[in-house]
Amino acid sequence: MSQIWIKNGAFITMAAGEPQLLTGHMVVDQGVISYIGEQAPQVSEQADIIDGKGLLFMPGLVNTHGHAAMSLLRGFSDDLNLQVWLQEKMWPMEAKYENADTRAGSDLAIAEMLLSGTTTFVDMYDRMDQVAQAAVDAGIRAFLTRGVIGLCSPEEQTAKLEEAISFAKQWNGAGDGRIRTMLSPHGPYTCPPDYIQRIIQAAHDLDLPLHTHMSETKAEVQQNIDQYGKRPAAHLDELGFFTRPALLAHAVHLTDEEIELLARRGASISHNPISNLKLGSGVARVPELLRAGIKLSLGTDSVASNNNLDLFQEIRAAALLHKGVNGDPTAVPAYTALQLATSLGAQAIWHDHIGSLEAGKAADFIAINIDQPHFFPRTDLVSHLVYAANGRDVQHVWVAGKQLVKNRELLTMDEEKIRFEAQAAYERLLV
Ligand SMILES: N[C@@H](CCSC[C@H]1O[C@@H](n2cnc3c(=O)[nH]cnc32)[C@H](O)[C@@H]1O)C(=O)O
Ligand SMILES: [Zn+2]
Repeated sequence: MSQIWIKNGAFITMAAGEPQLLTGHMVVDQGVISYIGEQAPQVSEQADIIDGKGLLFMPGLVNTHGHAAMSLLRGFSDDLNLQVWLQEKMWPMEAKYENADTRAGSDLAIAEMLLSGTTTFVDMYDRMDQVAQAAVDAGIRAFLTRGVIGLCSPEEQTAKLEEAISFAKQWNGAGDGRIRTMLSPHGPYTCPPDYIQRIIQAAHDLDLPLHTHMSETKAEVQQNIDQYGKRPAAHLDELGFFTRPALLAHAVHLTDEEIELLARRGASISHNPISNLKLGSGVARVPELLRAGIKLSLGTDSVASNNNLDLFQEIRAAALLHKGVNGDPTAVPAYTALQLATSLGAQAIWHDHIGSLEAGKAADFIAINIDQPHFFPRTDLVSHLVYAANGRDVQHVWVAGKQLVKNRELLTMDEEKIRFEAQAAYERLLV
């Protein structure tokens, strides 16, 4: 793994500025991109040479919101709204989870993500040491947080927060720096204000970012108004939430004033179009968010509300959905959709060392097999990636210079065992 030479490939760099497509070479040294360009490079005799013919190389995809272990609940409960789905279906099943279930669901999710080109994922759940160990063992990059629901006794609140803090401390920087951590109240509707304030204080003490679900449904916004006399963004702002780097999942129902406030505070948003559609939550105001300069990114949310982790489908949904609801085919251009899943996604989670193919960046990249009918003719490869591709087109995957998928097979995970364990875990949960 010391040196890799990608020879004669096509590259979409996703570097800032105009779309940059080049035919040429890339060199990776010790997990970091050291060269990308048209000229053939000088490499060491031991370099691992990858023939780039028929492949399109791009940065690995960044999934900025999800709950990996919920992969065990794929197809378990569809076609319900968020409150019913959560309270009557998800939470009772999650209450039965034990460590082995969380591990089995996380492995299933990571396998699916790697095979469809995701190299970094954000995850909010509990039993997070299981998720973190699964990520370390697989070699994927992950930004992890023990989400806490505060609808419980003060003793339980404290115990959960202490668990979240010790997880965040213990795992930040693990896996040679591929694991990073943050803190998370699950949402303003599941955490009382004083609890949210304690979490914010802990984030200050540990110098960590914050992640939460916000304004996913109209009902949640109305409940916030009824309970606290204000909408969720102002509520969180008054509690001091945006004094930390903050990532908001969903942010579907926002007023102009809230968009302006979030832009001013520098908040990041994870847009989850498919989950929002499936739960009937609504459609986020993405064109307005982009115009306001908010750090926007894409997430799948969990498989239980998606029902897969193929970020190419999320890219396509983001590109199509806002054209439809706004009656404007320019609403989210193809290249913007691709940026949301790569360079902008990395920025939204403050991971400045990933998200583009440039010298000095971590070598998190994927190779797409473009010698297939749906990538012809060669009119516009950006267009093909957004409107014609899917996760099964991913041929190879590298994270930090280590190859994790080769010819669509996992190198660090035993796929057959993972499928078996996931099925067994699901059957245990049904009892
Ligand atoms: N079980 C923990 C909380 C874990 S955070 C992750 C939680 O988010 C829930 N979740 C998953 N998707 C969504 C969503 O789209 N909106 C809100 N909550 C969600 C999920 O079911 C899980 O309970 C506790 O009691 O403190
Ligand atoms: Zn979620």
